[in-house]
Amino acid sequence: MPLMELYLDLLSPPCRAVFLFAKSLRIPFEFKHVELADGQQYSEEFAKLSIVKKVPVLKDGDFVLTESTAILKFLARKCLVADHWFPADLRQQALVNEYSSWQHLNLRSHCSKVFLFKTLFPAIMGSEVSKEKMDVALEDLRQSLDLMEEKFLQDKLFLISNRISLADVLAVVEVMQPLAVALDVLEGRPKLSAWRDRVKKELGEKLFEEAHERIRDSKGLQQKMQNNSTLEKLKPKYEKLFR
Ligand SMILES: N[C@@H](CCC(=O)N[C@@H](CS)C(=O)NCC(=O)O)C(=O)O
Repeated sequence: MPLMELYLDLLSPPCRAVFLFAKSLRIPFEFKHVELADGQQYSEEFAKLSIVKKVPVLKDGDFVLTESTAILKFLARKCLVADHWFPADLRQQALVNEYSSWQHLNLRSHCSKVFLFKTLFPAIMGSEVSKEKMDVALEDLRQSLDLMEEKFLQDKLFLISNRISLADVLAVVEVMQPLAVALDVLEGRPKLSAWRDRVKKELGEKLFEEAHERIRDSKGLQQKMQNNSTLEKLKPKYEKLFR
């Protein structure tokens, strides 16, 4: 049986979620690096795999799957991981699904925006982002973090129960992304900071650091983005987001 393939760039939070889960649970896979900053997602070869032109992508034989949440759930079922990751219990499983549906337009969207305003915005728009725009993005992010704490975490150890689940993996990589631009979004939030430390420990601290190495080099990243022909391809999409 050939190894599963995971197409990833660890700069991307959804890719890190898939990578951390697979590595932490010792799920065998072949790492296929897709360099987003070089536009490899737009290559003809990658389009044959996924016309979505985004990572992560999983390839298991002739089965191809996109979307980090679907990939994580597929891996949890296929590899028969411990139940707490994606519980069989109807209600507990529904809570993981609730979180993974919520986070796309909330925590993920808001953490990404703050990160992109500091990294891609100047390269695409030709100026630093205005304070007004940044303040709105930070306010949206504040509201998402409030909900994460009050609706999901509450007084539990993890977002769904007192055991770690896929929801925690999806969330932790998002709150790490703004660290690339020296912004710790959990500063002044002791409950969420303690939660992040617990998730890190459960996944393995060394592995966690390894997965986040790329986002720690924010200077290198900014330079790469500014000198890159891929910018022309990204422009139409991001101009809409930045307006
Ligand atoms: N909803 C998707 C999001 C995937 C996604 O947005 N991937 C980004 C990296 S974070 C990407 O590949 N972007 C390439 C592009 O837009 O050109 C998931 O959760 O997997």
